[in-house]
Amino acid sequence: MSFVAYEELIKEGDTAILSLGHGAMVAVRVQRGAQTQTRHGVLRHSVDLIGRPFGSKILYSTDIALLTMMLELRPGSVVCESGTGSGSVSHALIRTIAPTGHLHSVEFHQQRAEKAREEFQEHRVGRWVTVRNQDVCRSGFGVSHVADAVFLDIPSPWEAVGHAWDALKVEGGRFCSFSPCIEQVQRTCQALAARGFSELSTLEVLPRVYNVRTVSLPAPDLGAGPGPEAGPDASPFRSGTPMKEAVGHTGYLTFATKTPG
Ligand SMILES: C[S@@+](CC[C@H](N)C(=O)[O-])C[C@H]1O[C@@H](n2cnc3c(N)ncnc32)[C@H](O)[C@@H]1O
Repeated sequence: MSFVAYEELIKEGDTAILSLGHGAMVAVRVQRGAQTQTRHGVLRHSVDLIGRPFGSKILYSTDIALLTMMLELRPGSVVCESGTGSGSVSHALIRTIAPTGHLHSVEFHQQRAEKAREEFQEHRVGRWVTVRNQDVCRSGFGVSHVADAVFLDIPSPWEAVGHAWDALKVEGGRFCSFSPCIEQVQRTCQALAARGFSELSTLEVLPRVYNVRTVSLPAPDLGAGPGPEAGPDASPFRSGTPMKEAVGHTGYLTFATKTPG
């Protein structure tokens, strides 16, 4: 990596700055197969960093866990997603829907689509995923009425809501869109309601971490002489207090249901 030239995508050997919250930044040397532990969870360089644009926000496993549950995914589910990006969410989706389901993943950036295809083969999950290199807002997912669920992680999800409806099974299915800004959420909800989706809800995952420790407090001196619990023998106890710093906002997850009608 040259520190005077600009590059769009993170690659092996680069130095990436991880912004972990207010005042918490870490420089890491990006290496295929390496992992970096953060207080928000582990970052796998091959999946979470390499191939992603500098400035990306990482979708944490807590968000992925929520969307997997709320999309009601299980082995055998057929899912449509866009964009593929680094393939991080795709890997999680594939692990859930294998061995009988399928993922249709759409990415309009040619190099990213090719890289994702290569990595799916390398990680031996290629049989469960079809990557299409096209604009989901203009051309949709390349399939109609096959999906149990649709997941959008693109800047203008409202432009793909109609295609999401068409990709979902005639008998219905679930929709989710990930957006960092509330204005994107508002536009997406308007498009969802206009297209006939129901059960709209937007969730934000903010895990609360507790600091658990054993404490031993001195008995209070109330001036009435030693009480039954006073003195150095007061037994220690476990205390849990919320950490002062909360985990930062990654984005809003907007869910909706297509119901046959
Ligand atoms: C935030 S990233 C997706 C991250 C992905 N969920 C992951 O796990 O890495 C957004 C991706 O969507 C792609 N994208 C944006 N607009 C698109 C569109 N209209 N059609 C297809 N892909 C699009 C971008 O090229 C980019 O790779």
